[in-house]
Amino acid sequence: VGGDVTATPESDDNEYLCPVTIGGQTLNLDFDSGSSDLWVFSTSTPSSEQQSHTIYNPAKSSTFKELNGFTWQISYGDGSGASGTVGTDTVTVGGLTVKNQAVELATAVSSEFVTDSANNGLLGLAWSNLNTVEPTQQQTFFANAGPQLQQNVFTADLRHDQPGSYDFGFIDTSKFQGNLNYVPVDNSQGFWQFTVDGYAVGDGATGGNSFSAIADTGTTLLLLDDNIVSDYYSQISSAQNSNSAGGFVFDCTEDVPDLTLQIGDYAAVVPGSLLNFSQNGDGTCFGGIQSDGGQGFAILGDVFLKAQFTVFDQGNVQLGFAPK
Ligand SMILES: CC[C@H](C)[C@H](NC(=O)[C@@H](NC[C@H](O)[C@@H](N)CC(C)C)C(C)C)C(=O)N[C@@H](Cc1ccccc1)C(=O)OC
Repeated sequence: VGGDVTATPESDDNEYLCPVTIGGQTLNLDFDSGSSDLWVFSTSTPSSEQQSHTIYNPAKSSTFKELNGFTWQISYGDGSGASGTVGTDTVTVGGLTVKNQAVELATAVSSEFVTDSANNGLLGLAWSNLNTVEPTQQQTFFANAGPQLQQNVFTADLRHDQPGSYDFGFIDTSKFQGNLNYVPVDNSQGFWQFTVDGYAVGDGATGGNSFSAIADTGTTLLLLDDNIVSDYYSQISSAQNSNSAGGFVFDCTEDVPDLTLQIGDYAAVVPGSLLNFSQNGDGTCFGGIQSDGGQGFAILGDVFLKAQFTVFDQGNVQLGFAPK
């Protein structure tokens, strides 16, 4: 048994949305390997915050069950957040069904979510020890689906400005080139966390110290240690760290170097074309590489994941990467 679902990018590849059916109602959700709550806009969300979102109505589901007194509250690295109540329902993703999945109903969402009308909630794909439900922590959709999967994995094939896919329970070898390169995962903090052994800018030599990183499908950019960020942008003559733009920008006419992250024996190349992330409208462009804010691990978000086929292996607690 498995599932295959299309991941459609918002403008500027800001995030990727996938159709999820909950109690017979289909909503587009943001699949997030950086958190572990499945939450949705619902009839419990204040109407002023519902705006043009698709909402889930538990009253219309014959399989919804309230978890009385259960609550959740989550805050994300970008400062956004949400909170609410909890129930269970039947959740289907790309043909893969989990019964009695914890579904978290938002009774409050931060402004970032209110204004992002394409995003009707999140489906967390990190490890369940990060789930925020109280008094009893809940399992993720992927954790619940694990026992019924042919292979206890999901894969991410995110694309620039075109639909990609998430597959659950199998590895589609037509989606990547060569062999998969596996690296062990430390899931003690609940993330898909692993070690990067070095980096190279452009066709320069691989150097630097090894560092910790997480694979996060819910983060847009590639967030790295300040020293690496400075080293990278020192190769782009017009690059500057702009407060108004919120990070490093450079002239759009510049030739932007690749970045290679050495992961074990695997050299993960992020092409310069993906590192010129978006136009600011004034002739400058916003970089796909930005600071990780000094939080102790790098965040390999969609800018990185667009350049790799990635296997999130729950059974063997490892990540696999291959070029596409
Ligand atoms: C359960 C909380 C989840 C796991 C939350 N996860 C995250 O914030 C990670 N993923 C972030 C999400 O992918 C986010 N970008 C989704 C969008 C739609 C809002 C970051 C760290 C890469 C977290 O760590 N939140 C921190 C807040 C934080 C994190 C990073 C920096 C600063 C502050 C917290 O509250 O931890 C208890």
